[in-house]
Amino acid sequence: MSNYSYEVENLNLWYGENQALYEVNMQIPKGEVTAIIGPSGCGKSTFLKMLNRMVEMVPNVRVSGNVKYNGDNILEKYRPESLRTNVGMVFQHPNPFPKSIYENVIYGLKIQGVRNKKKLDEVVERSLKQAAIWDEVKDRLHTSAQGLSGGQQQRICIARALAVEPDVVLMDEPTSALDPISTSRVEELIHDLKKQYTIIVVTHNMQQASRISDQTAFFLNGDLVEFDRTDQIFSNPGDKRTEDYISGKFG
Ligand SMILES: Nc1ncnc2c1ncn2[C@@H]1O[C@H](COP(=O)(O)OP(=O)(O)OP(=O)(O)O)[C@@H](O)[C@H]1O
Repeated sequence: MSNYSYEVENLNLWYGENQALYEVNMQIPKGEVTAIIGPSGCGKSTFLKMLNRMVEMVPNVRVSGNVKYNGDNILEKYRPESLRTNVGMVFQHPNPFPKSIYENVIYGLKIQGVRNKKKLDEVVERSLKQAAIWDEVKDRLHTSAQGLSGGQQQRICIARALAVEPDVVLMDEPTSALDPISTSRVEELIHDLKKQYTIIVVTHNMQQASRISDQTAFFLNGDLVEFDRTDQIFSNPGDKRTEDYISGKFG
C-alpha cells in the first residue's frame, strides 16, 4: 500500500480554452496536513476540486494526466459519487442545509441508505465529538443548524463530512468566513483530525498554513512552483517566487 493518498502526475486542466493547471506533479502523504497556498486565481480551488472530481461539474472542463487516489486513477476507477464517500469536503462558507443539526450530520448516511436509528444516533454523537462541537449542541440536536453561529455551523459541516467516515478531508479556505476564536478552534480541530484523516486545505492565510500544515504547496498561475515540508517552505524556500509570495511582495 502506498504512503500517499494522492499521486498527481502531469495534471493539466482547462476551462474551455483557458488553461488553469499546468503539468502539476504532487504526491500527498497520508495522515498529514497539506496546505495549498498562492495568490487569487492561481488554481488552488481548481486543484482541490480535481481531487474529488467536483471540478468536472463545470461545463467544458478538460483534463489530462493522472490523479491516483490510493493507487487508483480516479478518472478511470471511480465514479465521482463513490469517490466522494471516501473524500469529504468542507467549503469556505459554512453551508448547513436548512434542516436540524441531527439531519445535517446524517445526510450522507441517509443517501447511502442507512436507516437504523441506533446506528445514526451513534454516528451523530461520534461525528459531533470529532468535530469538537458535541458539548455545544447535544441538547439541541433537533433544532435548525442554521440557527448556530458561523463557527459552529462550520464545525457542523465538518461533522457532516466526517459522518460518512471518509479517508481524506478537503477544505477550501475553511476559516476565511470565521472570527478569530472560531478560526483557532477549527485549526485545533484540523490538528486533531490528522491522526485519523489525510487533510488537504486551501488557505490564503500564510500564518495559518505554517501553523497547521506538515507540507505546503505554492501555486502560481496554474503552476506548482514548490512543494515541500512547511518549515522548509517558510524558512528556506527553494524558489525566489515562493520567497517573494510568503514575504508579502505580491499576492
Ligand atoms: N467555473 C469556472 N469557469 C471558468 N474558469 C474558471 C472557473 N473556475 C475557475 N476558473 C479560472 O481558473 C483559474 C483558477 O481559478 P481557481 O478558482 O482555481 O483559483 P484560486 O487560486 O482558488 O483563487 P481564489 O484564491 O481567488 O479562490 C482562474 O483563472 C479562474 O478564472
